[in-house]
Amino acid sequence: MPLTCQQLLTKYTAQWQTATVHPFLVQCQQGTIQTQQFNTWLTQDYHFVVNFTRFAASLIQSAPVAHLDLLLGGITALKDELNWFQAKATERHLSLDQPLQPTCQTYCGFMADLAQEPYPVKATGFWAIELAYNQGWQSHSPMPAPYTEFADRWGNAAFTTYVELLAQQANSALQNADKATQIEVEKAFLTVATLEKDFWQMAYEITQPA
Ligand SMILES: Cc1ncc(C[n+]2csc(CCO)c2C)c(N)n1
Repeated sequence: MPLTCQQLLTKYTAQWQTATVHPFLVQCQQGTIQTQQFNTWLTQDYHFVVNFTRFAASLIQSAPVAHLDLLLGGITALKDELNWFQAKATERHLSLDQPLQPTCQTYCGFMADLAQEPYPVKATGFWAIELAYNQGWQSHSPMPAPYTEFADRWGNAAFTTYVELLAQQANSALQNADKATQIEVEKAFLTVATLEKDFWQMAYEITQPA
């Protein structure tokens, strides 16, 4: 029986919940998040997206031709995303030239390791990372200013559709995955769930320099 993305979500509902429901998102929705905490998340997430872009390049290197159209669209979105993070940092007078915090570093290291895995593991990990933001921001929407655009950016219907198409591609890659690869896929999914939870939590542990 091939493994599917839906099966992962069903089997590990509790773990996935910790990735997508967190006080950070609740406080953004309530407008009570401290600016310093939000800024910490913002600057670290910029670095995360830079490393995610390199992971996306590795996914493209392994992908079958039929999967390139969607993934190349994703690369275009990443170009826009990186520029947008830079614009948000400028608006908030934040320097992006900051060291990676340990949690961010761990997550980026995990993506670098994932790049060495077989395509089904990479494709499922890539989907899970995007889904975490899609569900996390969507389920805490709408958000008040100045967080509205953040919730809309990752909670919008077009992004949901993109993530669903990523799941379809991961599922097609999983169809021929052997048992050993399936085990790696499950491990990667659970690691994404843990690291997403840790990433939200990081905002509370670090003080953003003024
Ligand atoms: C910790 C963390 N996890 C997931 C994402 C999701 N994500 C990664 S790149 C990107 C742009 C669109 O492809 C999005 C939404 C994130 N930003 N930060």
